[in-house]
Amino acid sequence: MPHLSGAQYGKDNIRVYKVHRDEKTKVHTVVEMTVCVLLQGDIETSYTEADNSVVVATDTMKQTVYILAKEHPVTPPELFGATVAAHFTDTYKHIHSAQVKVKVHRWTRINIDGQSHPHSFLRDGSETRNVVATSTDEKGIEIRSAISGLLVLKSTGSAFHGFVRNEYTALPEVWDRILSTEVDAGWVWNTYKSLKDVESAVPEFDKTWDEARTITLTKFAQEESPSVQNTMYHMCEDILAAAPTVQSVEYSLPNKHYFEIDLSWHKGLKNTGADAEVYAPQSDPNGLIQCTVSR
Ligand SMILES: O=c1[nH]c(=O)c2[nH]c(=O)[nH]c2[nH]1
Repeated sequence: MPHLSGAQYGKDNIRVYKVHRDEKTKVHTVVEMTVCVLLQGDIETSYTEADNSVVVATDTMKQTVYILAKEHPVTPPELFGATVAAHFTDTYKHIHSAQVKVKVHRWTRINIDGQSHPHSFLRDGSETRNVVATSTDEKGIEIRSAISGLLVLKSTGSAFHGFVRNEYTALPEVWDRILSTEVDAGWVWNTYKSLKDVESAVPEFDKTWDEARTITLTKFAQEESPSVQNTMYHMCEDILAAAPTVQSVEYSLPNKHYFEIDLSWHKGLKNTGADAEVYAPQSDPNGLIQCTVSR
C-alpha cells in the first residue's frame, strides 16, 4: 500500500524589505531579506483526501511574514526567524513544526567624502547572512546561523603535500599555492525553550556573526595553511571558544583551483613554479571540504 511517508509545504522566496526612518536624525536603516516558510503537522488528508480544511494557504504564509515584519523587529534575523516560526506553531494547533529560513542581503551604507550617507546603500558582494529557525511542539526553537557566499583568495601562505600517492595520483605536492574558497560557515545554538529565551539571547546573535566573520577572515589570511581541512578546523575551534552557547560549528568550503600555465612553448617563457604569474582560474570541478566540530 502506498502511504504518505513525509510531507511539508510552504512559501519560498518571499522577498521583504523594511526601512526604519529615524525622525530626529533623518537616518534611514534598511533590511532586505528572502524568506522561506515550511510547515509540517497533521496535514496528511490534504494530500490523500483533498481535504483543504487543514491547509494554511501558502499565500497566507506570505501575508503573515509581511505582517510580522511590520509588527516586530526584523533584526537580528535569528529573532525574526524565530518569531515567524513560533507564530505558526502557536497559532495553528495541527501544525507541529515550522521551519523558517531567512537570508539577509547586504545593503552597506555609502560613504561620501568620509561621511556615511543617511539613506544610500550599496550591494558590496553576494555574501548573505542566513538563519534557519525551526519551532517544534516538543523541542522548542532550534536556530542555525550562517555566513554564506563569502568569496576569499590568498596568493600565498598555503601548501598541500604529504597526501596519498599511488598510480592514480597526478597532483604534484606544493609548498606554495593560491587558495580561494567561498565560505559557508554555520553555527548551531543550544535549543531555546521558547521565543522569550530567544529574545534574551538577542545580543549574542550579531556579536557571534561578527566574531565568526572576523575569525574566518583572520585565520584564512594569517595562517600558513597546510590544507583546507586543517585551516577550517582551526576556524571552528575559535568560534566555539568565542561563543559559549553555540553547540557546534560547520564549514563547507569549495576549493577553487587556480592552475599554472606552462608557456615554455612560446619563446621559452618561464611561467611555472617560482616564475608563475599568469594562472587559469578553474570553475569546475572543485574540491569540496566539509566538517562539523562539536563542543
Ligand atoms: O587543502 C586541500 N585538501 C584536499 O583534500 C585536496 N585535494 C586536492 O586535490 N587539493 C587539496 N587541497
